[in-house]
Amino acid sequence: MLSGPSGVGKGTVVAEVRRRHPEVWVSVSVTTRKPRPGEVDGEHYLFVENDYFDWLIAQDGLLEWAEYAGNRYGTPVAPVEEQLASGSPALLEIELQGARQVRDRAPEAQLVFLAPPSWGELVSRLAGRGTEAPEVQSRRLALAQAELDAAGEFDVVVVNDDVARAADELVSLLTAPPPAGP
Ligand SMILES: Nc1ncnc2c1ncn2[C@@H]1O[C@H](COP(=O)(O)OP(=O)(O)OP(=O)(O)O)[C@@H](O)[C@H]1O
Ligand SMILES: Nc1nc2c(ncn2[C@@H]2O[C@H](COP(=O)(O)O)[C@@H](O)[C@H]2O)c(=O)[nH]1
Repeated sequence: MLSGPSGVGKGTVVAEVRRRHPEVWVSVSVTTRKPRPGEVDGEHYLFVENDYFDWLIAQDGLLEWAEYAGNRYGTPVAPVEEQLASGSPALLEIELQGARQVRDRAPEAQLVFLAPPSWGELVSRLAGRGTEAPEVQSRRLALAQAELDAAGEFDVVVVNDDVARAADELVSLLTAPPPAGP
């Protein structure tokens, strides 16, 4: 499971992992956020209305979910269970509250935190992406501060100073054997 502040490059690193290793399975989240230009329903997210999100929660259809910067995001549980039952790992790209829920529900999950090389670089990546208005960027950066403070809760911290190197590190974590038991 990959987490980290908005704009650190989670989506970019996961896309690089998939470019090199198309066999890596990545969960497609549901969200009540509106699509950005270029985002494809069913590929980047399942874009849903609030009522449908409520219904998914009521059905216990989400492994975890959270409200983040005014929208809701969640991981559909059935595809993840199916993937894990096949014996292969599932990669989830989610924010901090969801990561904590996954840790409580599946303590064996590996929690990876993607960190920026510096605060200034994070600010400039989020602004440079150009997908959020300045007030939304500020809202996300306020949350980013708390997310960076929580990096110590994760099993591994990967610094995204270089996309190719960070993708390599993520792939080796995905393919690493589980630690030996007691
Ligand atoms: N290692 C890097 N060096 C320089 N720029 C990068 C790097 N990784 C990502 N970026 C750029 O930073 C911006 C944010 O990346 P991305 O959208 O992948 O972040 P994210 O963590 O998925 O954000 P969010 O949580 O908001 O969806 C993009 O413009 C991307 O091209
Ligand atoms: N708890 C969850 N967080 C998720 C999920 N899918 C994505 N995310 C995280 O939300 C923020 C904002 O995403 P954006 O696409 O609007 O920039 C980011 O940190 C994502 O990683 C999810 O299923 N659950």
